[in-house]
Amino acid sequence: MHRCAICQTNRAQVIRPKNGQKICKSCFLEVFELEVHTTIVENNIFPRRGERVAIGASGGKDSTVLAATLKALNERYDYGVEFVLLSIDEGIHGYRDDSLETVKRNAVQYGMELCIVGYDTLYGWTMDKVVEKIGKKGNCTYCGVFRRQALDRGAKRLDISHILTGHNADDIAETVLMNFLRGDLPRLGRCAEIMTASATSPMRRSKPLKYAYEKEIVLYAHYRELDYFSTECVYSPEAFRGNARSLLKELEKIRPSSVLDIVRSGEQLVHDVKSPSKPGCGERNGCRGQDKGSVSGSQVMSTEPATLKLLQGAAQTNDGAGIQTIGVCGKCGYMSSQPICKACVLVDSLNKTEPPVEVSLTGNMISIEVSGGILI
Ligand SMILES: Nc1ncnc2c1ncn2[C@@H]1O[C@H](COP(=O)(O)OP(=O)(O)OP(=O)(O)O)[C@@H](O)[C@H]1O
Repeated sequence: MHRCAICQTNRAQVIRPKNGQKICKSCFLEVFELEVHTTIVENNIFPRRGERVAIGASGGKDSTVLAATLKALNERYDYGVEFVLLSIDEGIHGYRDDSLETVKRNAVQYGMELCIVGYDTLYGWTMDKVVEKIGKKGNCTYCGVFRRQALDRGAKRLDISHILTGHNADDIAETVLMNFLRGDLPRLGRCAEIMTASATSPMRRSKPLKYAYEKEIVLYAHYRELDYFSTECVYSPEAFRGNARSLLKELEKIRPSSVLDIVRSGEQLVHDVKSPSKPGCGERNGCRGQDKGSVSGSQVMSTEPATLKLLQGAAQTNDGAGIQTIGVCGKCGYMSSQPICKACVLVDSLNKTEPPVEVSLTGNMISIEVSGGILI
């Protein structure tokens, strides 16, 4: 019998995907939580006692594990923080309606307030209707832009200025790979940051599971018998992310540390991009700082081909001096660095056009093409 490498007493039941260590179930649960706690403390994720913090809760494994872990840690280490579950209903029948039932149960299980915000009330469109109109291609772009703003709006409604998401190490490594393959260095650095704040929004976003392997998250959920929803979105995920995921899985097979190694590479690039003395991004290569803070890890959209032109750019700063300033969207009145926010640009495209409409997001640019012609 293999004894647990940590307690040296119990039978080892788990080979940790992260480092190959053979440990028992209770040491695994303990070490998993301890690592999340360490991430929180080292990054000062909860600087203020008494703060209300939103957990972006999709009902999936990551955000459910995040909520369960944070509840346990808040009790154990007394962060003095109140967590609220914030769910976005994208209006995807047979997917989000079912997962929201899970979140409703989680709210009761964890004793957390739950707020649900729907695309239909915010934008007048559900994702089902969007896909009906534009088809599946490019629908993730709409969903990502809408969700980002919906989370902000939901948090604002709750008078909260800090949102946590369940992005894990695999999500971040995938995003680093995608941005690397695209040559998008500014975004590459940013996607690896644990906390993001933007000049264009008072919201902070943090990823406490940033160093947690997806496999360990699944294991944690399994051992703690968490109630989560495990179906994939019916509107297939981005193809390019799928490729990055396959590549990451192959690399992980050869060398399990690859996931964290890639995350660390991304972090190093944040440092290089931020440091003026190091030409990390390379202005010399014509690479401008496009991602001044609006899109998080999994919301990085696939870039459709070059037929799409750059139409609206938050990177085209509105002060002409490279610094974004917050204004309000002329349509919806919500914060925006542009006269019309990205969500309203997309809603307008849906309201005005006949299909097919093709939309893509590159950096902070939205481009929309309708039947071969540029719409906006
Ligand atoms: N509909 C939603 N409502 C609230 N938060 C969401 C929603 N969708 C995604 N998020 C947040 O963004 C994170 C990353 O979302 P993503 O779509 O990549 O899902 P995921 O990696 O499968 O995570 P999960 O397992 O939590 O669904 C989630 O962990 C969650 O915190």
